[in-house]
This record gives sequence, structure tokens and C-alpha cells, in this order.
Amino acid sequence: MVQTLLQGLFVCATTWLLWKAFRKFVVKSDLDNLPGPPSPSFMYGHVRELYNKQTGFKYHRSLGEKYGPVVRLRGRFGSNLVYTFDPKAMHSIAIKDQDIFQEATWFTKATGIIFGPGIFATLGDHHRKQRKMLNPVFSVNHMRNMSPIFYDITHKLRTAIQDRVRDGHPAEVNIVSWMGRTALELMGQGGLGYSFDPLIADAGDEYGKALKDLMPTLAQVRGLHHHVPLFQKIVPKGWRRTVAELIPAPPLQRIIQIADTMRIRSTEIFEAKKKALLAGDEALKHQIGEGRDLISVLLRENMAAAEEDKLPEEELIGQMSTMTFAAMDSTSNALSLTLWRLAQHPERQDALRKEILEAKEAHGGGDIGYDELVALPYLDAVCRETLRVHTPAPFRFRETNRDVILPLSEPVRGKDGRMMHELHIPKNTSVFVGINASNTNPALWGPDAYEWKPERWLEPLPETVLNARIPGVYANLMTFWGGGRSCVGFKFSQLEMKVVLAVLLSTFTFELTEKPIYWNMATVQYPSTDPHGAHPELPMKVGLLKRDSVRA
Ligand code: HEM
Repeated sequence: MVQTLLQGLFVCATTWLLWKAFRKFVVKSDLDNLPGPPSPSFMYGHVRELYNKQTGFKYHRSLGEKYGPVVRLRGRFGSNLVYTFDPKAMHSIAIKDQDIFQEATWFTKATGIIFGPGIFATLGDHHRKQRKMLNPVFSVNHMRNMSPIFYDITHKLRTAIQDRVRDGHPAEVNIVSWMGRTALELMGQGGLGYSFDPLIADAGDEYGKALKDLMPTLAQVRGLHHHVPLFQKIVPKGWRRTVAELIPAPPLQRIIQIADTMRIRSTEIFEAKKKALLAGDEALKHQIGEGRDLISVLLRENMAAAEEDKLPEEELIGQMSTMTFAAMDSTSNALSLTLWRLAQHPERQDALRKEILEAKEAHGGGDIGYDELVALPYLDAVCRETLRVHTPAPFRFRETNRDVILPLSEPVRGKDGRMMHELHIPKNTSVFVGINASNTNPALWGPDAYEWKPERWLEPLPETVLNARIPGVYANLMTFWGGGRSCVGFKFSQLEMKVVLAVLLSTFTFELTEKPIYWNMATVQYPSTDPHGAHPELPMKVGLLKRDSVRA
């Protein structure tokens, strides 16, 4: 019975994919005139090149260098794929026509199953309604309230690392693992009012483990999650869970477990928050985060909102794992990238430390207050430059839900010699936006665009950057995307980075070890010491700072 069902599924999937591929070859569009490399495979198109852990960064760069900011590629089974970092095109994708360039259907459906009806899983007006409720939760005022929680957690991280730097000799520390644990705990306490990890001791929290395991497990299902829409079309609602449980793929079964754990634990935490909130301020003070965490704020905002703006409870719960997942790997790798760069540039590490220590002195040696910390110019320059050259999420993708005209900043010459000022993009075209490519575009940033030079932010930016009108929400960069689906947590993430860097650099020194470091192309890039990127690892020699060694 199961075998017949699976065979049926296979036949339907193959017929559907073949039909889609055939239709695309028959219907011609501007894309057929747009230059790009030949497809290396009918089955995968250029997808494996774009995602290749080892060569992906080089490949993305080569596309821009060879074809410019808009390139024709192929997706799976001969489907249309456009790769772009043209500013006007990105403006259309992220802002003007965002309801046409939507999140891919597999993405919203799969995230809906995994995280529940949170912000990843919704589109159009439904998504706008959720954003309306979430945006104020990340206001500067709430971020200011968040900073004591962040300092508290980062002091625990400092103690944990100090314990490993014995006898005053530098010790090898796996930075990416500690940044991962810290980012999860910062989001746990700051976001959910929940502690995943005391940091001092190793604790195996089941919810935290589920969140950490999700990305590596998704990598093992080899694109199975891309077929969720087809699965939902074929299998009736009441049968889906049973059928999924019968599929003999261990990573898929682990994902089902992970989704269950996240749903059960986030619901429990939510119910406890709601109870404390209804019991009044005194009860909230006894909770982790004392009611200042994002979910408590969201709950309060939702209770006070007009009836038509209120979100149902399952959507509030859906935000919890969604946000924690979105916050975790992105910020921890951004911090790892910053420390890795500072270790390569000891003179810049010293300059940043000097700025931080002087600001601490002005605070009687204590933690630097929120307003002073966010205004430190060199700290800000170091964060911006890292997020420019090494954006944690190097690309994002969209799918057109109808035919659309994509405007271009500069015309491109078609294969027939015709100059094209805009492109007709057919329905169901995949669009890849090269975030890293936009942030390091030499035509805008100059010939040193690929170099990590924080000082560039201490001077006025080049006119070419300012005139390009990059549609990103942050610093003329696409790092946090733009428009209605831009990163809701970018101020939270900036604060995390600045608090962690201020505490660590005023206590420790960071050097590279002899081991090679590879940054692997992925949805969120990560470091490893092996060229195949099997395990995230970033070893560094961490020493205790000797105050008299701080260079003037
Ligand atoms: C350096 C760290 C971060 C980077 C580089 C980053 C990057 C991004 C990008 C590029 C998007 C757009 C994705 C898309 O629509 O295709 C996004 C969305 C999002 N981010 Fe971040 N993010 C970071 C940190 C955070 C943090 C700390 C949080 C939460 C506290 C967060 C929560 C979210 C959420 C909820 C969305 C979905 C927004 C929506 O669809 O409306 N992110 N982020």
C-alpha cells in the first residue's frame, strides 16, 4: 500500500516537472535573449554552482565579473532563473513589486509546517498584518531596555572563556561554537524570556538543540523540502502527517521531531508568559527577562491592539521559533566573521579596543551605556564593514507569481545585440538576488570593494554608492534586505554584536591559529577547518588582555 502510494507520488511529480520544463522551453521571453553561462545540467541547472560550499563565493563573483549585474541562469529541470544585483531591479523585487516577487512557495509552505504560521510563512496582507504588530517590538526604546540583559549574558560568556584561558597563556577556543551558544542565549532571554543555555556549564536544552539541529538536518534532506507544495497538493490534509512518517528518510523524521519539540516548547513558554502577564507586573518581574523580552512586549501590544489588528495566539507562538531561528546563525556567524577579521588585522583590533576601553573609562570602568555604545564610530565602522564584505546571508531568492517588467539601472546588451532597458519576466521565474555581489560591487564601492577596510565608513561614502539608491534598510547594503520583508531584527542584531565585541575585546586578545579557515557558501555562511565544511569550526588563540600592552 505504502509502496503504491510512493510510486503514485513519484509518477505525478515527474509528470508535473516535465510539463513545467516543456512549457518553459516553448514559451520564449526576454530571458532567452539575456546572456548567461550554459546550463551544466538539466536536472539541477545552475543551482549546485550557486550553492556550492567550496566554490559558491567564487562562482557568484565570476557571474558579476563576466556578465554584469543581471544574468540569465537555469533552475531545476530547465526552469527560468535570473541572478541580479542591479539596484533598480532589486528595488522592484524588494519594494515596488514585492507582492509579485514573493517568497518561493516551497519556502512559505515548508516554514509553515516547521515553525507554524509565523512571519516566514505568510504573504501579502497577512504578512503585513504580522509585521505591523512585530515592528514596534524592535523599537529603539525596547532595544535600550534589552542592553542590560545582553551585558549580563555576555559577562557569563566572558567567565566561560576566562576559565579556558589558563595560566595567562593563550588557549585555543572554537569561536563559532561560543558565538552560536551566545547568540541563542541572547535571543532566548532577550527574545523569548527563556534561558536555553547557562553558558558557564554545558546544558542540553531540548528546545535549543532542536533549533541548532534544524539547519544541518535540512541540508541532509537534499532539497526534499522543495517538494512540500506538491506533497500538499497530492496528499489530503488529514493524511499528510501519517504519510510523511512512513517515508524512510531519517533526516525527514528528525525534522518532524524538531518541529514537534519547537511547537510544544514554544507553546509552554507562551502560556507561562501569558499567565504572568495576566497576574500583573510583580509576577512578570520573577520571569527571565522581567517582561522586557520581545514576546512579552508582543503579547502586551497584541492585547492592547484594535480588534482588527490582533493576531491569533497560534500566530504569536509561530513567531517564537521563527525569530529565534532567524536570529541565531546569522548573528553568531556575523560575530565570528568580525573576530576572524580582527585577528587578521591586529592593528585594527588594537584601535577598536582602544576606543572601547576609553568609553569604558568614561563610565568608571563599567559597561558602556546603550546610547554611547551604539554611537562609537570605529565599532560601528567595523560592524558595517564586516556586514558589507561578509554578509552572513550571501543571497536571497524570490519567485514571480505573475508576469512582470523588471526595470534595470543600466541597459544590458542582449544576445541579438539589442540593448534591453527592462526585462519581461514570466510567471514562475526564480530570482536570485546577490546580496554579497551588491555589497561588494566595484562599480559602486571602487576598486578596493572586496577588501575589508572599516576606515571607509569614517569618511563620506563614494557618490556612486549614494547615487545607486540601494534599496536595503541598512547602510546602503542589502545585508538585511529592504522593503516589507526586510530583517525585522536588524537593530537587535547590531546591539548583540556591539555588546559582545565591547565585552570580549576589553578582556581578551584574538589571534588566528595555524589551521586553515574555509568560509562555506550556505543560506547562512559558516567557517570550517576542513575544505568540505563538514563541521562548523573557527579555532582562535584567545589570550587575556594585559592592560599595559594596550598600544597608545
Ligand atoms: C547579522 C544578522 C542578521 C542578518 C544578516 C539577517 C538577514 C536577514 C535577511 C537578508 C532577511 C530577509 C530574508 C528574505 O526575505 O528573503 C531577514 C529577515 C528576517 N530576519 Fe534577519 N538577519 C539577521 C539577524 C536577525 C535577528 C537578530 C532577528 C531577530 C531578532 C532576525 C529576524 C528576522 C525575521 C523574523 C525575518 C523575516 C522578516 C519578514 O519576512 O518580514 N534577523 N534577515
